Amino acid sequence: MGVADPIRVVHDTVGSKGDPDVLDYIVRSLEDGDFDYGEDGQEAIDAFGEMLVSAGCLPDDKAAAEVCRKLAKMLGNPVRTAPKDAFRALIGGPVHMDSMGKVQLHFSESHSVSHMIQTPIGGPDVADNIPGASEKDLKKMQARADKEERSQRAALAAHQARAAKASAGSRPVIVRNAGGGGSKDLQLENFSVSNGGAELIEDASLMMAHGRRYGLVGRNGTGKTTLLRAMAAHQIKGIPETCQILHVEQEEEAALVAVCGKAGKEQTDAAAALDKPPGANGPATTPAAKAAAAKGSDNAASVEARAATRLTQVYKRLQEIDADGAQARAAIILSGLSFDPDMQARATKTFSGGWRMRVSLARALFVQPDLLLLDEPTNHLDLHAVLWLEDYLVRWPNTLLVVSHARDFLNVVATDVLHLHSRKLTAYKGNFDTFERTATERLKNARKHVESQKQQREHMQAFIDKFRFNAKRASLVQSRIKALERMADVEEVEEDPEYVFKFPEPDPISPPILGFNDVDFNYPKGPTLFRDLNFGLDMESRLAIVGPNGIGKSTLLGLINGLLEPSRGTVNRNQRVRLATFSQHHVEGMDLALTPLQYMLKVFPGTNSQEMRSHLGSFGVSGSLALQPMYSLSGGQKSRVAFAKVTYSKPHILLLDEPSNHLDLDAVRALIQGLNTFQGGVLMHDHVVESLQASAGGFNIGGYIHWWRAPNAPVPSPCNAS
Ligand SMILES: Nc1ncnc2c1ncn2[C@@H]1O[C@H](COP(=O)(O)OP(=O)(O)OP(=O)(O)O)[C@@H](O)[C@H]1O
Ligand SMILES: Nc1ncnc2c1ncn2[C@@H]1O[C@H](COP(=O)(O)OP(=O)(O)OP(=O)(O)O)[C@@H](O)[C@H]1O
Repeated sequence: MGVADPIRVVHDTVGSKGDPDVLDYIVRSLEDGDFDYGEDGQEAIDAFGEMLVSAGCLPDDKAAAEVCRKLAKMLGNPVRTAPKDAFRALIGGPVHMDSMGKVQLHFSESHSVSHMIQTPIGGPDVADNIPGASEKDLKKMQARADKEERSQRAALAAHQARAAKASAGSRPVIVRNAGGGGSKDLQLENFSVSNGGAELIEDASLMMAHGRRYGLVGRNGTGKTTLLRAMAAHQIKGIPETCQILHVEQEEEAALVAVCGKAGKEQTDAAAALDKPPGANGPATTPAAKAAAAKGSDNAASVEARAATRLTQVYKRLQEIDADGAQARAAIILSGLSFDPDMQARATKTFSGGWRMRVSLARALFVQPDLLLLDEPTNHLDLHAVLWLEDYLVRWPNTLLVVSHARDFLNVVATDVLHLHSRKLTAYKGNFDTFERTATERLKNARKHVESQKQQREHMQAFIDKFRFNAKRASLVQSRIKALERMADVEEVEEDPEYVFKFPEPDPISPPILGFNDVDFNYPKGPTLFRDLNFGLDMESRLAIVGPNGIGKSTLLGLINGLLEPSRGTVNRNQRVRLATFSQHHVEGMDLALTPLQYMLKVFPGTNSQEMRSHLGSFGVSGSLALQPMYSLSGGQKSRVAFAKVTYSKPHILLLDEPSNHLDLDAVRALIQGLNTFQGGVLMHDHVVESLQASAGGFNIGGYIHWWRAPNAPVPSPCNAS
């Protein structure tokens, strides 16, 4: 009798709803042959149960346990599969390991391939310390590392499935709340929020008054996004089911239809009907009507009558839903967010990440939910769009909760600020500046209070110690002891750790570094983006690009780093120069299943995990954060990993495209300080560059692209981009 085939058994047992990545992971785990199912399948339940439920393959833990037991029964005796090709080839081949935890497995001559062992999660140091490991040990480690990586990929798939499910659950229902009566204020009481075992908010209470606009602020990774997700999923007690909530998400429909939703679709139907007016009001134009008319049959009359009825229905429905108004309102929102008429008709999937976010934002504004949740909406927006959004939100009729690190935006939009700090949520009336003043004052008072109580305690204790054995003072000592006992414990002020962004010092290099000479550029069949562009970059450069979306900022970075060639003129680059680009959409290039440490070791093979941990630490990715899968990191935490990546090669010139997106205000300050002490050149595009320059130097304006440089640096050739 043949051995049961794990692929078939797993697919048959789990059923058709299985996420392919999760199923693949389970099959591969079972194919390894040494999988221990445990008594009554318990090990299988522990290994796969939660994953099957969270990925939406099975409805609950009970069903998952049943499936795992079935798998144990059907595949329980060790499944023997043929060894994988790589292992077949390995037998007898020499093995060596470098000092960095990277193992080169040299296969037999005919299979001269090298394979890298991924450092296992949480245990990179183990891999560093095995220079004397036997071939068998290495084989085992290889198997374990492979298994670990599969498990990480399955965890990522499960996470993505959960996120998709949560976001589907928060889709808007374009029907106003039935009944309408009752207060629309939200009273959220005694709620806690955690994520992946990390307690982010403890025992918070919050009153959100209808019509107020709350800015949610706090350091990166404190749990702001997690709170928004929990609210959107109605997981926080105190949000009634009837409360319509919407948070920004990505869509893949045409932009205008995505914004208009049902109203837009019905109008499209009407437009189609109008293009083909039915016979009752004019000549038959549809092929069926024409054919029927030509025949003069009864059919023609019935086709036209049906079309006329349909058109009347569509018009009636359009009046009911005010589709003209809907379309016009959608167009206003889209053009406010800088979508030109061509872009308004394009499918959302053809937009880049930043623009897709705008489609979601536009849709949220259009739907006008009772509670609108926005997560860093100004990222990727140019100044014009930010100003428009501020203006729109100031007139927002319902309740708004917006996470943002943008001070100016919050000053205009927020009527209240919620501060998430030390797992506590504190509400402040007023805008960001008022919050900052009040919070700084409160912090100062809290520190003073802790200090004065500490001194009081020390004082009393000193008195007690001094006169403990003095009979004359016995009653005084007793009363001090009692007073000391009665003194309430004052909570220590939890200070935020200092952030430091440390950019490594580049190797010396002789000028010239990089020069643009009479450069023109246009994409094939596109307009000229630059004409006669002349400027240079050197180790002292501190340049900023400011300009509206689509003016050509990313294109310019492409010309500098050599990804694009000028249409005319030359770009001269020093052969030895190392350029590093921090991209606006850096997350798109990351392997989110890996931990920051694994990712860095993979991008820079041959490096040592200790050294890499220290480099990650220069950007605040330290401790357990470096060993957490990257999909579980917050936006700001992922940005720091991206900074660590682009700076590891000690670049001479940093090209930074919107580096402050996602970073909290303290981190932005640390970034600017880091850049000021950086020994190489910097070219930066950031929509908050005006506020950044306050801490970083002067500012020169010149046309569409404004060049900004540090006070003592030589002035660059004038930029005459048009
Ligand atoms: N599996 C896990 N183990 C440990 N911590 C986790 C896990 N999953 C998520 N976290 C932590 O939960 C927090 C979630 O952060 P969240 O995205 O809500 O923060 P945020 O305040 O929105 O940050 P940002 O300002 O950077 O956007 C992060 O600190 C993250 O590291
Ligand atoms: N590969 C391409 N082919 C043709 N046109 C392109 C290409 N890439 C960009 N463009 C167009 O060139 C112009 C400049 O684009 P670029 O991405 O450089 O602008 P940007 O100023 O960086 O925009 P944003 O502020 O949105 O990042 C835009 O009109 C864009 O649509």
